[in-house]
Amino acid sequence: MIEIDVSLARSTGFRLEAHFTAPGAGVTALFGRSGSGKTTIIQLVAGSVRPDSGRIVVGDEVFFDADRGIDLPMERRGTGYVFQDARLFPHMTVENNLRYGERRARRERTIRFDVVVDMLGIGHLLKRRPHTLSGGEKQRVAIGRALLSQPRLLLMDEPLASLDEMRKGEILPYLERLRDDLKLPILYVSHSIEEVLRLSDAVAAVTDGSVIACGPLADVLSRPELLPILGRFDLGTIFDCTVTAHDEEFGLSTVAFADGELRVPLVGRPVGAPARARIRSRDVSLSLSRPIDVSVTNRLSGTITRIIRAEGPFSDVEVGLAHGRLHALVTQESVQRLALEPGMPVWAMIKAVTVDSRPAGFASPGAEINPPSPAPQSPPPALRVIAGGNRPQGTG
Ligand SMILES: Nc1ncnc2c1ncn2[C@@H]1O[C@H](COP(=O)(O)OP(=O)(O)OP(=O)(O)O)[C@@H](O)[C@H]1O
Repeated sequence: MIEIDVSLARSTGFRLEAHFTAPGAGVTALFGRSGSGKTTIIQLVAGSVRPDSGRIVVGDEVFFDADRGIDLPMERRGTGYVFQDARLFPHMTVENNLRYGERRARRERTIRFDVVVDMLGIGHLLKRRPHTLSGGEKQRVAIGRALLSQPRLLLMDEPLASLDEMRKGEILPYLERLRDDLKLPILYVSHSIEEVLRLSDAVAAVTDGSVIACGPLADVLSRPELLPILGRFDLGTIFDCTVTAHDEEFGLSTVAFADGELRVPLVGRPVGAPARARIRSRDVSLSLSRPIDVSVTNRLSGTITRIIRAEGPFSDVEVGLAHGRLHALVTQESVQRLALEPGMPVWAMIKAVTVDSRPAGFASPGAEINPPSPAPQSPPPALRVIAGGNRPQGTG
């Protein structure tokens, strides 16, 4: 468990109030807009910035406790830090950069040099100097150096931010591999919803110096409080699913989740594979009666649990399903016209035509690893199925 319960006032007038607990395993994304305070939070954990008050505890180690006068020096905290830019030593070879990380280790060596080199696919780069590497290669070396310092916790501050889309796509599978193979807790700063969806298990949403929500990814990303961060067109619900069937004739797959099944454009994953489905609130409409003559394939019945006024003419209507819940973004005019209110049974219609799939993404630990087949082209994604488990090709 990672317990962060701190306050800090900066000379610039910025105030941070971070009071949340993150799981002691997996990737927790610190997600929020630029300037919201994400980096400050990981600096506080690393020990490069000191809180005014509060406590920071990682596992059984107290990093900081203002009341007890504890402020563990940075080098004794055992955190690995990966910055936006790689910050490699330019005069050292890749191998020596990695060995430097290894020498900094203060804990028992459980993460081995050859394992890291292989996992990050950097074996062929060992004799090279940083200026001869691509941005993605540099970042992989920087990650390797951080890992070899044997951290108890890895702090990653937008490690992909300086890379173009292609390089990001290249490096993401390595991050997935690191997440799945090493079981090291990671605090991962990002303002990219795509990255968060693909990598994280839990999310702490940061806005204006406050952590406004923290919990499992699917839970946090559906909360209307995230509207200021996500914007109304990205707010949505995420379901963990299993691929249950493919229908080649119609180019559709079926994915099952706790509340039923969804028909989605062909997912490039085998039957039985895990997937994450995302339904954007803007792509859900509501009906008071069972929809019959409509083109929308995916319909789920539920009961309205709450209605929150969103920005502009919209309201966020939360629909409780048997197990989970779904959000629909509807106009306030519709809320009035249909006299929607909590407790009312409704049918949620999810526009299947805007379903999309991705060839790579979330892998649950232990999931079967298979190369994905090409994903079908489809219109902008609404229900995004992120299929699980592709592996990078190690080149080392
Ligand atoms: N050393 C500092 N002294 C004073 N104010 C600072 C300092 N570092 C950052 N700030 C301020 O603290 C606020 C939060 O900055 P922080 O870097 O934590 O945000 P962030 O969410 O990580 O943003 P980004 O995504 O742009 O990196 C900003 O208003 C910033 O100007």
